[in-house]
Amino acid sequence: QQTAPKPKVFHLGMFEIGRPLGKGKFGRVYLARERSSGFVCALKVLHKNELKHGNAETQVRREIEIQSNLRHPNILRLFGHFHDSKRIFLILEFAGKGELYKHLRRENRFPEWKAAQYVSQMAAALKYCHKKHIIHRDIKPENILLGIHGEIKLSDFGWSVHAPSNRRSTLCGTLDYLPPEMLKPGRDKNIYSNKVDLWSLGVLTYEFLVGEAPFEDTPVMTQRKIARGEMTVPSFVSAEARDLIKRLLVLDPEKRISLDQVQEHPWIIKYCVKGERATMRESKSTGS
Ligand SMILES: Cc1cc(Cn2cc(-c3c(Cl)cnc4nc(-c5cn(C)nc5C)[nH]c34)cn2)no1
Repeated sequence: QQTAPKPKVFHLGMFEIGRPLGKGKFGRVYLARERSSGFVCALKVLHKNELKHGNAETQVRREIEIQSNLRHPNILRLFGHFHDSKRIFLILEFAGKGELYKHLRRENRFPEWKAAQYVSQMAAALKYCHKKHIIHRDIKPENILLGIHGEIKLSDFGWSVHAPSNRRSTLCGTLDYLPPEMLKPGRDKNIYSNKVDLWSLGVLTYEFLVGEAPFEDTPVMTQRKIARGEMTVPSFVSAEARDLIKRLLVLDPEKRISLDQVQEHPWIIKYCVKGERATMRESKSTGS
């Protein structure tokens, strides 16, 4: 007696819609429950005419194509999608602790142990993406959610592309996270690699620890500071954290440290790898 295969075709009537969870440029996200299974998810509702006006249809198509094929504990799942005459619906994993940037604004800045754990999980998520030749290209606190156990859930693959890429993109929103190679005009300078995510990880690490982005200024000044790699790290940031930031915010993409080196960096090891004693205790108790 075979169990019925899960339907790949979804429609709105299959869901009970709950409270709004947030809003974005082209729509809103609602808490939702799939009626037959009781499965709780987040339903992102995007309006077709707004996407058309915003030239964002390609972004949504890419978000669906890329995110639905990713399976990683630190990447928000996209389970499926459907549409009606006016709207596109994305069935997303519900992240129990919500948007990371709201936590960052509320706490102003994160303690080093918390920032290091987030950076380590981001490195794991990016390693997984890069192994599949996917560049996220829009790493920033607004695109990161937190799962029920406080774990990182990288989301919003609307700007992601398959590496290498020479896509010209009409970037909107903050310039703070843009690497120098994406700022340069001119044809050949637009060939960039997955190293762009390493630069953004450096900006993210800085913002976790300081509470503001390293090149934050007027748009013109921000671009100038990025192009020159001009930034100062406040004295309250530890020497190890400062060292990691400096090794990620390197103008030459090829000279930025790798994601493997991020995960082996002393600042990450200090806060993320269980101490020797803890590991010894664990092995004694489990006899492993
Ligand atoms: C359109 C649009 C809006 C947004 C930003 N956004 C993402 C969410 C969201 C998603 Cl996609 C998944 N799980 C979520 N869980 C929350 C949440 C949990 N708590 C306790 N509080 C909140 C809020 N939000 C989630 C909401 N808005 N991107 O595109």
